[in-house]
Amino acid sequence: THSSRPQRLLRAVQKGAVRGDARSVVANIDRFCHHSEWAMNIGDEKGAILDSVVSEVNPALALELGTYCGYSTVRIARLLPPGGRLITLEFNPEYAAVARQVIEWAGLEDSVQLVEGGSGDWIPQLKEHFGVQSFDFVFLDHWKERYLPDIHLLEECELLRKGTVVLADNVVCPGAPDYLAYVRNSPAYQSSYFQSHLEYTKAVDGLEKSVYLGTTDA
Ligand SMILES: O=C(c1ccccc1)c1ccc(O)c(O)c1[N+](=O)[O-]
Ligand SMILES: [Mg+2]
Repeated sequence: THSSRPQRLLRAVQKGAVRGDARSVVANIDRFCHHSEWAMNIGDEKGAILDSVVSEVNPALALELGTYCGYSTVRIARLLPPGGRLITLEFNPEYAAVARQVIEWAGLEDSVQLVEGGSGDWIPQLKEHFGVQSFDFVFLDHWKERYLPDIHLLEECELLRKGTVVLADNVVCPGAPDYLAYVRNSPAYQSSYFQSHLEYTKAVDGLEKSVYLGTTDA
């Protein structure tokens, strides 16, 4: 039986990274993806933009949609303030199993809650299950056609507050055109674009940062 790409990525972390050292976990995944196999982590170039936005927001409570192998989970969690928490949702059980081990290798399991299941099912349950009021920071990196329905769901469930920062990966490649049109035209968001490249390639891609301004009704 052959291993999967996420399992080979995990083995590269366990072989090359220092336990408890989040920076070395990130560096070893990037090395694996640059030199062995491409994988759909946000990567080093867009990851630096993610880091700067997370550091600026300094979120006490963050949400990530689309964990995959836990690369951006580790990048975000290592920058949280003391007591800060990150909830990350992953639909694919095999990805979730690998991500748990990557997050543990980085020593960040105490500040990360990985939830297995679909974002459409779980977003309406976050308040009652995790005692969440609203998120300070949201990172969208799951199936691109879920970006728009899930931002609407987050609004409807009142999980965003005035000033919540929503950062979306891959708005150019593979692309999320309906999501982009929404956040760029809605009066409820102040949106800005950070041009970059698709992870580990020369293809153009970018991140969209959208600050939620709240609704107009009283
Ligand atoms: O959709 C893909 C994709 C499509 C086709 C083949 C491989 C990946 C993808 C590509 C780059 C990403 O950063 C990313 O987050 C994703 N994704 O699946 O969420
Ligand atoms: Mg992505």
